[in-house]
Amino acid sequence: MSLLQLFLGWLVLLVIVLVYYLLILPRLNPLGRLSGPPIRSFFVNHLQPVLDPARSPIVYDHLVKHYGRSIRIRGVGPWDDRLLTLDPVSLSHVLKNTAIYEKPWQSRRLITSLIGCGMLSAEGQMHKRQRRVATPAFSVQNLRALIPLVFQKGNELKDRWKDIIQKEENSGPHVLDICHWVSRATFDVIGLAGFDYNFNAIQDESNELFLAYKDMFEIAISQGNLFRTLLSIYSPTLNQLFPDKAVKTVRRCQAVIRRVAGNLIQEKKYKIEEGERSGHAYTGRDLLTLLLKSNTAVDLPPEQRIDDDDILNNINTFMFAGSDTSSLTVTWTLHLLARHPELQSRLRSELSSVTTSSSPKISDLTDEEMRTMFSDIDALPFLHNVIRESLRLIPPVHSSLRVATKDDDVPTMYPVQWINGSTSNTVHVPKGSFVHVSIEAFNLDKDVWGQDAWDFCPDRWDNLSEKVSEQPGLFSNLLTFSAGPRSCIGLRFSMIEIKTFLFFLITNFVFEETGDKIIKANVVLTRPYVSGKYSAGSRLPLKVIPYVPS
Ligand code: HEM
Repeated sequence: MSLLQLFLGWLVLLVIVLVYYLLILPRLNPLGRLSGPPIRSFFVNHLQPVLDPARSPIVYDHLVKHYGRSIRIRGVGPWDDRLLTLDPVSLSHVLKNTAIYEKPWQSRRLITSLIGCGMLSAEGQMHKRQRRVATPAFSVQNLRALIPLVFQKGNELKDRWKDIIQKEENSGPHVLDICHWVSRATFDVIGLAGFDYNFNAIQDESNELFLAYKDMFEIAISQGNLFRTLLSIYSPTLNQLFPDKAVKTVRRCQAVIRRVAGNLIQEKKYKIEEGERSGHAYTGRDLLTLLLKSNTAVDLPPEQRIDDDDILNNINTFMFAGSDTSSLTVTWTLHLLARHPELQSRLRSELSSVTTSSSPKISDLTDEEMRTMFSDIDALPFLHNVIRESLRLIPPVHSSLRVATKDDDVPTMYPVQWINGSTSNTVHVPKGSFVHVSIEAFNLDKDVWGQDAWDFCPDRWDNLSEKVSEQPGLFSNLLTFSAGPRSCIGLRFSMIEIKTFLFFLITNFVFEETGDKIIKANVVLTRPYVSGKYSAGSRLPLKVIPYVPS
């Protein structure tokens, strides 16, 4: 066969593929007949408006009013008409049926290329095995054991800020980038809680392992070259043959993580085995120790165990999924409280009612005294309302995506509108179609939460409508932590962290706005940026004034 014939053969194949994806597939997809926003050109896609938290509440409000709660939106091309659903019954169906609805391989491949195939990206039996082994580590009892270290870090952050403010020459209020500082502190917490390793990031940011994780996660959120990222998802050999700067950075970071964290795993395994041999069981309470113990438990059949690589991938996953999510919640909550000084004072009064019987100095408390103190903090009703409201209004994970692995009829609570004017009670989702799960839109739905759904009103939680209690969700009828078998495993962990940090920060400082306009952007998570200064990265400057009780 001549080169010309080969070329012509490829050309014909390309034309057939293009005709199929651009002309035939869109006509075969029943979702194309579902009502939804207009498709004015061949290249239109609706992803930008539905994914941008600066616009999405208004966009969703408009979509529901015009097209109902089961809506067709256009994804990356004419072959990608997808279902966007704000129907509670449909959402529950999609999130619970993990045998049909999986995370798309494209996003799983991207996550796996960074942190390995841990719980966030694994599917099927592999996911079930990993989740089963990790679940005991997140039990109430085990998390209680971690409270002292969270206290230690909350206290350290407070002391560090006091130091910085004291050393500052000028007498005016000190401005701190809350986003950056709280992120350093939550990294420290997850390092200690995750594998008993102190990054010491509150003090300085020079630790080798800390920098490896930070640099690698930075690549994940830097949004670099979108075209190159897409190309490498579909053709991973591109990165192997022609690594760019980002790929080289990831490789360097992964090498550090494998060496340092890999050694930590071997050390822990040795300590556990040594404890068993000597009859003095090793009592480490970090997630790594608990994972290793649960993985070797006698009642766990050998085929359900995970190997050392999976253990490391899951520690990476806890670092990735568990640090910025919690720190952004604390950051956004402080932002909301700075905008509502009266609510901030009310919260401070409530938090100040928590005292210890023995010493006023946290560092002098015993572990058990800290746990008792946390139980008191945990029981405070207004604090709980403030956190629920902040997690409702600005969920760190803006949305998620699922793909149907077989044809399915999705049930609905509200009638589905079709472009020919008919209605139905189900939506047929063909195999291979995406379902867009908008966490934020679900949390901000005015039909459910009332006309003030977009406002920060912690008191709403004392008087919820019946509609709210009909909603699915792992936590307080919110989708913030998702729902079903793939919901967040770290919910309780993050609550301990968020409540403890707010306790230390609100009882010691007053937070005020600087006058900068803060905007939300969806960069893997919903992050704050100073308007007009996007290139400076995610920041949330606030005036931080030491609080002196009167
Ligand atoms: C405010 C804090 C947090 C929020 C809002 C949050 C939210 C979420 C959401 C929405 C998901 C589902 C993602 C999806 O389906 O695409 C998820 C999954 C997950 N989260 Fe969290 N998360 C938080 C904190 C944490 C913490 C502290 C940890 C670990 C220490 C953690 C570990 C995980 C893991 C491992 C998964 C995957 C679970 C699975 O697929 O089985 N998260 N989280």
